[in-house]
Amino acid sequence: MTTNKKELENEIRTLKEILYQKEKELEQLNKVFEKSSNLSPSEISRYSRQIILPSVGVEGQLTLKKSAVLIVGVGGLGCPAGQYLAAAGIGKLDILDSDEVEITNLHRQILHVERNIGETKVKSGYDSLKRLNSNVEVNPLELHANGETLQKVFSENKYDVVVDCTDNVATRYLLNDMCVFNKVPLVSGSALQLEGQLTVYNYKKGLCYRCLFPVPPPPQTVTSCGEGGVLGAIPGVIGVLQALEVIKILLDFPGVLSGRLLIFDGSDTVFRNIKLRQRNPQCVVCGDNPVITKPIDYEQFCGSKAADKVTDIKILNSNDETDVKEFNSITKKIVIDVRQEAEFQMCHLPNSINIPYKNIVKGINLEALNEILTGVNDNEKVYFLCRRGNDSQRAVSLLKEKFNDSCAILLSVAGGLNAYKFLL
Ligand SMILES: Nc1ncnc2c1ncn2[C@@H]1O[C@H](COP(=O)(O)OP(=O)(O)OP(=O)(O)O)[C@@H](O)[C@H]1O
Ligand SMILES: [Zn+2]
Repeated sequence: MTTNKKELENEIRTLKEILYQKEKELEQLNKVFEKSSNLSPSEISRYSRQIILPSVGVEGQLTLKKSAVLIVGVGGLGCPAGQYLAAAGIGKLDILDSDEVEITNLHRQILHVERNIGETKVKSGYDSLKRLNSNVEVNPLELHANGETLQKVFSENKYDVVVDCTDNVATRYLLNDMCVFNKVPLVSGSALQLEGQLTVYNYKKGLCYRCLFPVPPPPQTVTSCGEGGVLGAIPGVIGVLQALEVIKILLDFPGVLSGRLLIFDGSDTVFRNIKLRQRNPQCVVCGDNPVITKPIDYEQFCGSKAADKVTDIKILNSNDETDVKEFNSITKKIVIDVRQEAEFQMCHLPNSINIPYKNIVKGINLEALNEILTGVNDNEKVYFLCRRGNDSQRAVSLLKEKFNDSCAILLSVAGGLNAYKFLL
């Protein structure tokens, strides 16, 4: 039974790969036959509802058909942005991402569906976008964007607009600089929890990202969707607005969101516009005498990785940690789960007690914790657990300092619940 399932899964994977290759072949053939600079009757009909807008017309639609757009990040923002751009009839849409589809992506990354889990995001995005509009040339670029890879991409392609749909500061600086070097407008979006932001950089002598943020924020002040959470419809709103700004730029509309920042507060459904500063003549990249004229090491500059995936830390020595095997072998034990309340509610170990790390840091609501730590013998063990084993280390380190080592034996469970689940 298991073998049959495995065989079938492998067969489906192979067939999908063949289908993908054939579609790419067909696309190349279509390119040869469809090099017409006019709109076909079926295209006229397909885009008729936007062609009848006086500000678009046949000419505008043709402009869209001749345009090339690069979307970086095929996640929460890139999926809706890509959908509306493909549907609108952009001629060439390059989609770049290095990640694979995970189940936690599906509530917001709407180009990807259940059967795409485990596939690369660009492959899954390619399939969805081609299904939506086969006229569009979609190029999946499966790579991690850094100075080197992007220089190659920009040297081989000419883009009219770049859309920043990524989730980390290092990549934002990278995309900004590449767009300044190549004189391409950058439509930048972000979304977290119930709030989203949007603006356009490097457009018609407008400011760039570095004019606004000459120095990166301290890494510890940046929250990711994985940590802070996000309601799926929020990146949906911002991604669609990014597509709108791209179309406005391509069609040379007057109201492009340059020099302004749009802030969307989803909890009250309020849109606000904040006026931004003008281009800074002293800006190191877009100023009158730029000092940066080629990509730098953005991870070093920002002090953080060009990805928002949480990396494992190691701040305790091995005496203060226990591995999940040993942890599991002890039947009667005190377990403090330091994840946030909502994460604890989603799942937790029986008899574990939830005392969020953020409360330990702030020193609030710690009555239960103090009671436990002062009520047990000095040689008794108290286990601290979290999702990955990072916050549990931080909690143990903080509490050891606070109690000056004169309480129970505090142990962090290495690898956290992520590692524990592999024992089951
Ligand atoms: N330097 C980069 N090169 C390529 N892709 C990038 C880079 N930086 C970010 N991305 C991509 O941008 C996308 C951002 O989307 P989003 O934050 O919605 O997804 P996610 O990282 O999968 O989500 P989660 O934070 O829930 O794991 C991701 O798919 C990520 O792989
Ligand atoms: Zn600048």
